[in-house]
Amino acid sequence: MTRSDKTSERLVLEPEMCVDWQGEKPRPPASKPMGTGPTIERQAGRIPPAPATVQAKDGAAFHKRVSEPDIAGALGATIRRIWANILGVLLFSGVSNMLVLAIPIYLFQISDRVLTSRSIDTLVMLTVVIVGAVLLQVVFDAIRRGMLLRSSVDISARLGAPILSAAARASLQSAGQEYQTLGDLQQVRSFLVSGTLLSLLDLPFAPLFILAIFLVHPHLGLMVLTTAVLLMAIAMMNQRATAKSFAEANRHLSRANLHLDSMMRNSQIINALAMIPEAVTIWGRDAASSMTAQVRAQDRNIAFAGASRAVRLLTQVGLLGWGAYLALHGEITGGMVIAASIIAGRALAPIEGAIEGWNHVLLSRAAYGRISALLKSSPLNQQRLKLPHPEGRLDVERLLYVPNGTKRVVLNAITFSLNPGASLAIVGNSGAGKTTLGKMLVGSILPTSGSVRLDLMDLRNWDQRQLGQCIGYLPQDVQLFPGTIKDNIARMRPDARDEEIYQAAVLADVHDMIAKLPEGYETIVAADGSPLSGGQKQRIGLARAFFGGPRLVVLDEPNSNLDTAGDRALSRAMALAKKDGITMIVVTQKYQLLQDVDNIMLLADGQIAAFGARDQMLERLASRKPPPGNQPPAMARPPQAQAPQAHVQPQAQQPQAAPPQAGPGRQPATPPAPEAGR
Ligand SMILES: Nc1ncnc2c1ncn2[C@@H]1O[C@H](COP(=O)(O)OP(=O)(O)OP(=O)(O)O)[C@@H](O)[C@H]1O
Repeated sequence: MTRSDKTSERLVLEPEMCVDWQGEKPRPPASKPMGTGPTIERQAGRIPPAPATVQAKDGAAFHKRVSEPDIAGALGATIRRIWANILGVLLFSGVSNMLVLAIPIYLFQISDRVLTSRSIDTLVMLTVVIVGAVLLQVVFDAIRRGMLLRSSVDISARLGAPILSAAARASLQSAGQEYQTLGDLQQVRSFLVSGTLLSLLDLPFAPLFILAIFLVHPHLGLMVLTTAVLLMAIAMMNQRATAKSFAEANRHLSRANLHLDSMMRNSQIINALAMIPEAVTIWGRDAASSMTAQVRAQDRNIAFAGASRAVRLLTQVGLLGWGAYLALHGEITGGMVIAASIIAGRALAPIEGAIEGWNHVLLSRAAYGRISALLKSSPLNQQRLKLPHPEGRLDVERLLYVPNGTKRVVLNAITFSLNPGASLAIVGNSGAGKTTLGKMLVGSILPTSGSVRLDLMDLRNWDQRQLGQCIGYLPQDVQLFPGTIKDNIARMRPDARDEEIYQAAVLADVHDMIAKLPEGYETIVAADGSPLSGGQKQRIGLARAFFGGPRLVVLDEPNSNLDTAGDRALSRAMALAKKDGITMIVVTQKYQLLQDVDNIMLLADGQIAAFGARDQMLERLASRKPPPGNQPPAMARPPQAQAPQAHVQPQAQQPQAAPPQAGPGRQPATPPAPEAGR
């Protein structure tokens, strides 16, 4: 059954899905040919391959290309459409501008023809023609505004998803400020429906009006031409005087928005610790700086806009005065003077409009620049070859991580390998780099140098969508999406099948816990995770990690919120995952979990201090004596445990790798790569 996104729809549990996972029914062998995408039910032949996987001729399961936003292509296609629309608008603007001439011509005809000839017929005929022209002008003006409105909706509809996708991807290497590019889209959208753009589109017709005034009288034409040049000079000075301040205002506004985002995320802690004044002050500092810069820029803008309006009005006064003088000398008629003044107003209005809205032009240009840069540089533009479903071999080679903008070496010379189905616990003191390494193993942060390979392919070269479907990850700070439990387990995929959701829940051993909730799988989870407890959230996160038959699962402190029952369920889940051949890495500070893994890595100051098989490592860790005054052991061990005490004292600055075995054809790295089998 395929799920819909209706939350009321119940998860359907088929009778044959109710397998005794404790071993009453025979389980298939853990080792399988490459690419069979082994999940428990799929191996038993009960569930057909997930729709995102297609069978290749040799039986290997290849990933089907799922719909991906065409990032750079979307920008190009949208811009072409917008330009085509703008050309259409320009055409309507041309006709509309021509029709605007109807009123001055009407005035001219009335004063110079009708009043002198006293012909009522001429007056009626002229009025009928002019009324038609005015109505047509109004209709054309409405059409061009409607076209621009549709363009603005079009740009949002076409670029929203690509921008969000590219921003999500770009946030891998930043603090997530790329998400603000969606605000830039809003800026561009509002520019498309602004009066400023209409003024700019009217601008190409200004020379025609000036020409018409030249035809009335060259003196008047020259006056208008001089004014137009003067207004353009004012526009340029305006740009120079305001650009810096507007950019500064924008920068501060972005920072204020980032603070706002973080306030929204941390609203509970802000309230609990009575931090509202501090949080508001931090936001207010940037908001105030933004407003100060904006006021500075707007003050200058207002001054320049005032100057340009004064120049235009004075020109119209001058035209009337000088026109009257010319009329007195019989060079032109009175009607021509009035018509010339009206046409001059029409010729200069777009220049003035462009000056007034220049800030809008600058902001929109900068916003478009950011949109374009984000979309064009997005790694999502590169289509990757779809590979067979991986087996889960992990090779980590000489990882170095120095976070952007810092000189701190968080991870250094990390080299190791895991065979498919092997499990590894990463232990070490707080700040040793365990979480960072875990994130790097699932590709959620990129190394400064070195590589993480899944089935020999560097994570950066995997198709991102396919990679995500082959990987399970439980972060230290589990966050659930607003929606039902089944939506969350299914990673919010609308096409997820109930069998797959149930299967992940069983594999993570959380089905019993979910079954006890009043609404079961349909329990709605809020953005803050309520009504689930911290431990329940963690267990749902575990099921989400196991959803879809991943081949590599990284669990970061998976039992930090679990009670004894939860701990036992986690152990069972790890045992099931092991039987299923999933390569598993657990970042932990707790002793119990070490019993469920094959290998242990001790991380100290971002380097591998020791690595080896579990029992050997437990002995080795137990034999280490903490130096006087040093930190207490990093492992929290249950008092009744029989296994040797594991003191983790990462004193070694030089990695002491356990028996290194470079893989076939691979150069041993420095330090030599420990390879762990099952
Ligand atoms: N983006 C970053 N910028 C600066 N420092 C960072 C960054 N990411 C990690 N670090 C630093 O790297 C160190 C290792 O962090 P990490 O979270 O990996 O430690 P950990 O071993 O998981 O600790 P814990 O057990 O407390 O979770 C920390 O000192 C942290 O401050």
